[in-house]
Amino acid sequence: MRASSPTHVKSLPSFSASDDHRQNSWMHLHPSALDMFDQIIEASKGKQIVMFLDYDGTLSPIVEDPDKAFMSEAMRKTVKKLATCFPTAIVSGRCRDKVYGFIRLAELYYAGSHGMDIKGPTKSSKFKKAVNQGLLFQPASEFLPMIDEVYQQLVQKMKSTPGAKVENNKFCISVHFRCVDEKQWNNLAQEVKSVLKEYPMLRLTQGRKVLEIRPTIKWDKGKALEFLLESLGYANCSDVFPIYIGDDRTDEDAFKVLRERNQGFGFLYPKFLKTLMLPTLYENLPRLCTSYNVWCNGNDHLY
Ligand SMILES: O=P(O)(O)OC[C@H]1O[C@H](O[C@H]2O[C@H](CO)[C@@H](O)[C@H](O)[C@H]2O)[C@H](O)[C@@H](O)[C@@H]1O
Repeated sequence: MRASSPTHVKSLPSFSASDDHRQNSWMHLHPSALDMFDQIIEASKGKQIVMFLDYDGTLSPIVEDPDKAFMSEAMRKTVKKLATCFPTAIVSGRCRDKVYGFIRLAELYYAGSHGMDIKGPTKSSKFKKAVNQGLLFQPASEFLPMIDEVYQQLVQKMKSTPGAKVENNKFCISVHFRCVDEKQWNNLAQEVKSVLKEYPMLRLTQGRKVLEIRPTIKWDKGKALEFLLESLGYANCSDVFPIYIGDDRTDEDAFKVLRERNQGFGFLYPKFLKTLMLPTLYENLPRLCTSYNVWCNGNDHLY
Protein backbone atom coordinates (compact mmCIF):
# COMPACT_ATOMS: atom_id res chain seq x y z
CA MET A 1 0.00 0.00 0.00
CA ARG A 2 1.37 3.42 -0.90
CA ALA A 3 1.73 6.22 1.58
CA SER A 4 -0.63 8.73 0.06
CA SER A 5 -3.00 9.44 -2.79
CA PRO A 6 -2.23 6.06 -4.38
CA THR A 7 -3.54 5.30 -7.84
CA HIS A 8 -5.72 2.37 -6.97
CA VAL A 9 -6.29 -0.01 -4.14
CA LYS A 10 -5.45 -2.95 -6.39
CA SER A 11 -2.05 -1.49 -7.22
CA LEU A 12 -0.62 -1.71 -3.74
CA PRO A 13 3.13 -2.03 -4.49
CA SER A 14 5.23 1.10 -4.13
CA PHE A 15 7.08 3.33 -6.63
CA SER A 16 10.30 2.35 -8.30
CA ALA A 17 11.28 5.90 -9.38
CA SER A 18 12.86 8.28 -6.90
CA ASP A 19 10.71 10.95 -5.29
CA ASP A 20 12.72 13.70 -6.99
CA HIS A 21 12.21 12.19 -10.40
CA ARG A 22 8.53 11.77 -9.70
CA GLN A 23 8.19 15.39 -8.58
CA ASN A 24 10.04 16.71 -11.62
CA SER A 25 7.93 14.69 -14.04
CA TRP A 26 4.81 15.79 -12.25
CA MET A 27 5.81 19.45 -12.40
CA HIS A 28 6.62 19.11 -16.08
CA LEU A 29 3.13 17.82 -16.82
CA HIS A 30 1.37 20.20 -14.44
CA PRO A 31 2.50 23.81 -14.73
CA SER A 32 2.10 25.90 -11.60
CA ALA A 33 -1.31 27.53 -11.33
CA LEU A 34 0.33 30.41 -9.50
CA ASP A 35 2.47 31.22 -12.54
CA MET A 36 -0.76 31.35 -14.51
CA PHE A 37 -2.77 33.34 -12.00
CA ASP A 38 -2.97 36.47 -14.17
CA GLN A 39 -4.08 34.38 -17.14
CA ILE A 40 -6.74 32.73 -15.01
CA ILE A 41 -8.01 36.13 -13.88
CA GLU A 42 -8.08 37.27 -17.50
CA ALA A 43 -9.86 34.12 -18.72
CA SER A 44 -12.54 34.50 -16.07
CA LYS A 45 -13.24 38.11 -17.02
CA GLY A 46 -16.92 38.75 -17.72
CA LYS A 47 -17.84 35.26 -16.56
CA GLN A 48 -19.60 34.14 -13.42
CA ILE A 49 -16.98 32.51 -11.21
CA VAL A 50 -18.25 29.62 -9.07
CA MET A 51 -15.83 28.33 -6.42
CA PHE A 52 -15.53 24.67 -5.40
CA LEU A 53 -13.23 23.79 -2.51
CA ASP A 54 -12.16 20.45 -1.13
CA TYR A 55 -11.61 20.43 2.65
CA ASP A 56 -8.89 18.10 3.98
CA GLY A 57 -5.45 18.98 2.69
CA THR A 58 -6.92 21.95 0.82
CA LEU A 59 -8.50 24.22 3.41
CA SER A 60 -7.02 22.41 6.38
CA PRO A 61 -3.57 20.90 6.87
CA ILE A 62 -3.27 17.12 6.96
CA VAL A 63 -2.95 16.02 10.58
CA GLU A 64 -2.78 12.65 12.32
CA ASP A 65 -6.17 12.85 14.02
CA PRO A 66 -9.01 13.37 11.50
CA ASP A 67 -11.14 14.90 14.26
CA LYS A 68 -8.58 17.66 14.71
CA ALA A 69 -8.25 18.86 11.10
CA PHE A 70 -9.13 22.44 11.94
CA MET A 71 -8.82 25.24 9.44
CA SER A 72 -7.11 28.47 10.39
CA GLU A 73 -8.99 31.70 11.03
CA ALA A 74 -7.12 33.26 8.10
CA MET A 75 -8.42 30.51 5.83
CA ARG A 76 -11.97 30.94 7.16
CA LYS A 77 -11.75 34.67 6.39
CA THR A 78 -10.54 33.95 2.85
CA VAL A 79 -13.37 31.50 2.22
CA LYS A 80 -15.88 33.95 3.67
CA LYS A 81 -14.56 36.65 1.39
CA LEU A 82 -14.75 34.38 -1.65
CA ALA A 83 -18.35 33.53 -0.77
CA THR A 84 -19.32 37.21 -0.74
CA CYS A 85 -18.11 37.48 -4.34
CA PHE A 86 -18.97 34.09 -5.84
CA PRO A 87 -21.28 31.18 -5.15
CA THR A 88 -18.97 28.90 -3.15
CA ALA A 89 -19.28 25.18 -2.42
CA ILE A 90 -17.32 22.77 -0.24
CA VAL A 91 -16.93 19.34 -1.83
CA SER A 92 -15.59 16.84 0.69
CA GLY A 93 -15.25 13.16 1.45
CA ARG A 94 -16.31 13.99 5.00
CA CYS A 95 -19.80 13.71 6.39
CA ARG A 96 -21.54 17.02 5.59
CA ASP A 97 -22.30 17.91 9.22
CA LYS A 98 -18.71 17.29 10.24
CA VAL A 99 -17.21 19.44 7.51
CA TYR A 100 -19.76 22.16 8.32
CA GLY A 101 -18.63 21.91 11.95
CA PHE A 102 -15.07 22.69 10.86
CA ILE A 103 -15.93 25.55 8.48
CA ARG A 104 -19.01 27.10 10.14
CA LEU A 105 -19.97 29.36 7.25
CA ALA A 106 -23.70 29.16 6.60
CA GLU A 107 -23.47 31.01 3.28
CA LEU A 108 -21.76 28.10 1.52
CA TYR A 109 -23.06 25.06 -0.34
CA TYR A 110 -21.85 21.81 1.21
CA ALA A 111 -21.42 18.54 -0.68
CA GLY A 112 -20.35 15.91 1.87
CA SER A 113 -19.68 12.15 1.49
CA HIS A 114 -17.83 12.71 -1.81
CA GLY A 115 -20.79 14.67 -3.19
CA MET A 116 -23.47 12.21 -2.08
CA ASP A 117 -24.98 14.65 0.42
CA ILE A 118 -25.56 18.12 -1.00
CA LYS A 119 -27.17 21.00 0.82
CA GLY A 120 -27.62 24.64 -0.14
CA PRO A 121 -26.78 27.61 2.09
CA THR A 122 -28.80 28.01 5.27
CA LYS A 123 -28.07 31.74 5.29
CA SER A 124 -29.72 33.75 2.51
CA SER A 125 -27.44 34.26 -0.45
CA LYS A 126 -27.21 37.31 -2.65
CA PHE A 127 -26.80 35.18 -5.74
CA LYS A 128 -30.09 35.44 -7.55
CA LYS A 129 -29.33 32.42 -9.63
CA ALA A 130 -29.13 30.28 -6.52
CA VAL A 131 -32.75 29.35 -7.05
CA ASN A 132 -32.49 26.26 -4.96
CA GLN A 133 -31.78 27.69 -1.55
CA GLY A 134 -33.61 24.89 0.28
CA LEU A 135 -31.63 22.39 -1.75
CA LEU A 136 -30.98 18.93 -0.30
CA PHE A 137 -29.82 16.08 -2.54
CA GLN A 138 -28.85 12.61 -1.28
CA PRO A 139 -28.58 10.17 -4.20
CA ALA A 140 -27.33 7.29 -2.01
CA SER A 141 -29.89 7.41 0.81
CA GLU A 142 -30.93 3.77 0.27
CA PHE A 143 -27.38 2.75 1.25
CA LEU A 144 -27.59 4.23 4.75
CA PRO A 145 -28.49 0.97 6.59
CA MET A 146 -25.77 -0.92 4.70
CA ILE A 147 -23.17 1.73 5.45
CA ASP A 148 -24.07 1.65 9.16
CA GLU A 149 -23.81 -2.16 9.21
CA VAL A 150 -20.41 -2.15 7.51
CA TYR A 151 -19.21 0.67 9.76
CA GLN A 152 -20.02 -1.43 12.86
CA GLN A 153 -18.19 -4.44 11.42
CA LEU A 154 -15.14 -2.40 10.52
CA VAL A 155 -14.99 -0.81 13.97
CA GLN A 156 -14.91 -4.33 15.46
CA LYS A 157 -12.31 -5.59 12.96
CA MET A 158 -10.00 -2.63 13.41
CA LYS A 159 -9.88 -3.02 17.20
CA SER A 160 -6.98 -5.42 16.77
CA THR A 161 -4.95 -2.96 14.64
CA PRO A 162 -3.28 -0.30 16.79
CA GLY A 163 -3.60 3.18 15.27
CA ALA A 164 -6.42 2.30 12.85
CA LYS A 165 -9.43 4.57 12.94
CA VAL A 166 -12.81 4.07 11.32
CA GLU A 167 -14.76 7.21 10.48
CA ASN A 168 -18.45 7.21 9.61
CA ASN A 169 -18.98 9.73 6.83
CA LYS A 170 -22.71 8.96 6.58
CA PHE A 171 -22.85 7.74 2.95
CA CYS A 172 -19.30 6.42 3.00
CA ILE A 173 -16.74 5.15 5.49
CA SER A 174 -13.07 5.99 5.94
CA VAL A 175 -10.58 3.53 7.41
CA HIS A 176 -7.52 5.56 8.38
CA PHE A 177 -4.08 3.98 8.52
CA ARG A 178 -1.93 7.11 8.98
CA CYS A 179 -1.08 6.01 12.54
CA VAL A 180 -0.77 2.29 11.78
CA ASP A 181 2.65 0.63 11.60
CA GLU A 182 3.50 0.46 7.88
CA LYS A 183 4.16 -3.27 8.16
CA GLN A 184 0.46 -3.69 9.01
CA TRP A 185 -0.91 -1.73 6.05
CA ASN A 186 -1.41 -4.71 3.76
CA ASN A 187 -3.07 -6.74 6.53
CA LEU A 188 -5.39 -3.86 7.24
CA ALA A 189 -6.34 -3.62 3.54
CA GLN A 190 -7.02 -7.37 3.49
CA GLU A 191 -9.22 -7.11 6.58
CA VAL A 192 -11.24 -4.32 5.00
CA LYS A 193 -11.58 -6.26 1.75
CA SER A 194 -12.74 -9.34 3.66
CA VAL A 195 -15.64 -7.34 5.12
CA LEU A 196 -16.52 -5.85 1.74
CA LYS A 197 -16.67 -9.29 0.07
CA GLU A 198 -20.20 -9.61 1.49
CA TYR A 199 -21.20 -6.21 0.09
CA PRO A 200 -20.81 -6.09 -3.68
CA MET A 201 -22.85 -2.87 -3.77
CA LEU A 202 -19.99 -1.08 -2.03
CA ARG A 203 -16.62 -0.22 -3.52
CA LEU A 204 -13.22 0.55 -2.12
CA THR A 205 -11.05 3.50 -3.13
CA GLN A 206 -7.95 4.98 -1.57
CA GLY A 207 -7.04 8.48 -0.47
CA ARG A 208 -4.28 9.92 1.67
CA LYS A 209 -3.47 7.09 4.08
CA VAL A 210 -7.13 6.24 4.11
CA LEU A 211 -9.29 3.52 2.56
CA GLU A 212 -12.68 4.80 1.52
CA ILE A 213 -15.76 2.62 1.23
CA ARG A 214 -18.68 3.96 -0.75
CA PRO A 215 -21.74 2.93 -2.74
CA THR A 216 -21.18 1.76 -6.30
CA ILE A 217 -23.56 4.41 -7.66
CA LYS A 218 -22.17 6.57 -10.43
CA TRP A 219 -21.79 9.64 -8.29
CA ASP A 220 -18.63 11.46 -7.32
CA LYS A 221 -17.22 14.94 -6.78
CA GLY A 222 -17.44 15.62 -10.54
CA LYS A 223 -21.14 14.80 -10.60
CA ALA A 224 -21.62 16.98 -7.54
CA LEU A 225 -19.92 19.88 -9.32
CA GLU A 226 -22.25 19.46 -12.32
CA PHE A 227 -25.27 19.15 -10.05
CA LEU A 228 -24.38 22.35 -8.19
CA LEU A 229 -23.79 24.29 -11.40
CA GLU A 230 -27.20 23.14 -12.59
CA SER A 231 -28.85 24.08 -9.27
CA LEU A 232 -27.29 27.51 -9.56
CA GLY A 233 -28.78 27.91 -13.03
CA TYR A 234 -25.51 27.54 -14.97
CA ALA A 235 -26.08 24.13 -16.57
CA ASN A 236 -25.85 25.29 -20.17
CA CYS A 237 -24.13 28.61 -19.64
CA SER A 238 -21.04 29.47 -21.62
CA ASP A 239 -20.25 32.45 -19.40
CA VAL A 240 -19.65 30.53 -16.20
CA PHE A 241 -16.12 29.96 -14.85
CA PRO A 242 -15.98 27.19 -12.23
CA ILE A 243 -12.80 27.03 -10.15
CA TYR A 244 -12.10 23.81 -8.24
CA ILE A 245 -9.30 23.48 -5.69
CA GLY A 246 -8.41 20.04 -4.38
CA ASP A 247 -5.52 17.82 -3.37
CA ASP A 248 -6.61 14.25 -3.69
CA ARG A 249 -7.43 11.49 -6.13
CA THR A 250 -11.17 11.94 -5.59
CA ASP A 251 -10.85 15.57 -6.72
CA GLU A 252 -9.71 14.36 -10.11
CA ASP A 253 -13.32 13.46 -10.93
CA ALA A 254 -14.12 17.16 -10.67
CA PHE A 255 -11.08 18.19 -12.74
CA LYS A 256 -12.20 15.74 -15.43
CA VAL A 257 -15.64 17.35 -15.57
CA LEU A 258 -14.07 20.80 -15.98
CA ARG A 259 -11.89 19.49 -18.79
CA GLU A 260 -14.85 17.87 -20.52
CA ARG A 261 -16.91 21.05 -20.19
CA ASN A 262 -13.89 23.02 -21.35
CA GLN A 263 -14.69 25.52 -18.63
CA GLY A 264 -12.99 27.10 -15.66
CA PHE A 265 -9.89 25.92 -13.91
CA GLY A 266 -8.79 23.16 -11.55
CA PHE A 267 -6.02 23.68 -8.99
CA LEU A 268 -4.43 20.48 -7.74
CA TYR A 269 -2.01 20.44 -4.84
CA PRO A 270 0.54 17.74 -5.15
CA LYS A 271 1.37 16.51 -1.67
CA PHE A 272 5.06 17.44 -2.00
CA LEU A 273 4.30 21.10 -2.80
CA LYS A 274 1.62 21.60 -0.23
CA THR A 275 3.50 23.58 2.37
CA LEU A 276 5.03 25.77 -0.30
CA MET A 277 1.91 26.51 -2.32
CA LEU A 278 -1.01 26.40 0.04
CA PRO A 279 -0.49 29.76 1.73
CA THR A 280 0.61 31.41 -1.49
CA LEU A 281 -2.44 30.32 -3.42
CA TYR A 282 -4.79 31.51 -0.73
CA GLU A 283 -3.01 34.81 -0.48
CA ASN A 284 -3.76 35.20 -4.19
CA LEU A 285 -7.41 34.22 -4.16
CA PRO A 286 -8.66 37.56 -2.79
CA ARG A 287 -7.17 39.08 -5.97
CA LEU A 288 -9.85 37.20 -7.87
CA CYS A 289 -12.53 38.91 -5.77
CA THR A 290 -10.90 42.29 -6.25
CA SER A 291 -10.54 41.87 -10.01
CA TYR A 292 -14.08 40.60 -10.22
CA ASN A 293 -15.47 43.62 -8.40
CA VAL A 294 -13.47 45.89 -10.67
CA TRP A 295 -14.85 44.22 -13.83
CA CYS A 296 -18.37 44.50 -12.45
CA ASN A 297 -17.54 48.16 -11.87
CA GLY A 298 -19.75 48.35 -8.84
CA ASN A 299 -22.59 46.93 -10.91
CA ASP A 300 -23.92 43.71 -9.49
CA HIS A 301 -25.60 42.52 -12.69
CA LEU A 302 -23.92 39.15 -12.37
CA TYR A 303 -25.50 38.43 -9.02
O1 LIG B 1 -12.44 15.18 0.30
P1 LIG B 1 -11.68 15.64 1.51
O2 LIG B 1 -12.34 16.79 2.20
O3 LIG B 1 -10.24 15.93 1.19
O4 LIG B 1 -11.73 14.40 2.52
C1 LIG B 1 -10.95 13.21 2.26
C2 LIG B 1 -10.67 12.50 3.57
O5 LIG B 1 -10.12 13.51 4.42
C3 LIG B 1 -9.91 13.17 5.78
O6 LIG B 1 -8.76 12.33 5.88
C4 LIG B 1 -7.55 12.98 5.51
O7 LIG B 1 -7.29 14.05 6.41
C5 LIG B 1 -7.06 13.65 7.79
C6 LIG B 1 -6.90 14.91 8.62
O8 LIG B 1 -5.85 15.70 8.17
C7 LIG B 1 -5.85 12.73 7.85
O9 LIG B 1 -5.64 12.28 9.18
C8 LIG B 1 -6.09 11.52 6.94
O10 LIG B 1 -4.94 10.69 6.90
C9 LIG B 1 -6.41 11.97 5.51
O11 LIG B 1 -6.76 10.87 4.68
C10 LIG B 1 -11.12 12.55 6.41
O12 LIG B 1 -10.85 12.16 7.73
C11 LIG B 1 -11.64 11.41 5.57
O13 LIG B 1 -12.84 10.90 6.13
C12 LIG B 1 -11.96 11.94 4.17
O14 LIG B 1 -12.46 10.88 3.36
